[in-house]
Amino acid sequence: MKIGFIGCGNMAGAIIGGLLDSGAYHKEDIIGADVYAPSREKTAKNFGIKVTDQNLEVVSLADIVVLSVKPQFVEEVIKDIRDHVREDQLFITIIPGKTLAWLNETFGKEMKIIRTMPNTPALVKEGMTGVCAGDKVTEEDLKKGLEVLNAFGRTVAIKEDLLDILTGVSGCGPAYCFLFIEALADAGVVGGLSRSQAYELAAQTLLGSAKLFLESGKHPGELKDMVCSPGGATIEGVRTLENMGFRSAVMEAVLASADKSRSL
Ligand SMILES: NC(=O)C1=CN([C@@H]2O[C@H](COP(=O)(O)OP(=O)(O)OC[C@H]3O[C@@H](n4cnc5c(N)ncnc54)[C@H](O)[C@@H]3O)[C@@H](O)[C@H]2O)C=CC1
Ligand SMILES: O=C(O)[C@@H]1CCC=N1
Repeated sequence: MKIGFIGCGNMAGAIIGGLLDSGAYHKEDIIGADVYAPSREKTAKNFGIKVTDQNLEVVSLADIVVLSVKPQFVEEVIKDIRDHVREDQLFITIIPGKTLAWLNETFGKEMKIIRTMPNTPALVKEGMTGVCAGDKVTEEDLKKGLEVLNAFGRTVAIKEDLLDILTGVSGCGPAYCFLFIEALADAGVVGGLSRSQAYELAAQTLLGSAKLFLESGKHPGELKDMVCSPGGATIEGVRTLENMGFRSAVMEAVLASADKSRSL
């Protein structure tokens, strides 16, 4: 089975990297197309896959076509390819804001489309992808699509009207996590740690905490309480974060991202 990417930027690169790293897909199984020469060169160099400047070449060769351009370019892409797509071809879109109804209307016919929202940890096979299958997608198609999507992380089935808020939480979430890593590490540097030590401490702390939460089945509040010794250091930090509106700031950020995603 051949997987084709129309648009070979950051997110397609993360997925391609994850797919190859999974061992389930090889470079001959993947083809990319991009209008921008530097994106083509970078993708070909990083992953050793074939990358063309012809979207139609991807359409003619791939069993599964991933639409991975920015929202403002997807209409022109679909208009370019729609007379050449095959009925049995499965499309996976990772583009926010473009609904299944809009996509089908732009194709001018009902297509097999799985609408998704992945995230960049796909590159290290720790992606989180929300998945919503269109009406024409059969059980068999969905199985094929999920095989691809599960190769680079976890998937969750989601109703289409919740994809925007999912985008705010997990699609955009890595950016917030990296800000948090930077902030933790910056504080460490203020206190005299070397930059590299501070990054390692911060990143492993996030990784370990996420793993502890996922594997323990405990409520995050309980896990937080386990760190906060009475009269100790952590609760002072928690008090400071609460005073500065940390949770509210995070919630506002996610809701702002979801609103923007809806409007794209
Ligand atoms: N970066 C991320 O963390 C995530 C991005 N997404 C979505 O994935 C899509 C791609 O995002 P990025 O990879 O970050 O953007 P990007 O800008 O890095 O990559 C998009 C690529 O599409 C190419 N392109 C533009 N017009 C084209 C056309 N007509 N035909 C072929 N290629 C064309 C561009 O040259 C570029 O290389 C967007 O819709 C974005 O919202 C979804 C989840 C996460
Ligand atoms: O910033 C964006 O619009 C895309 C959607 C999710 C992550 N990046």
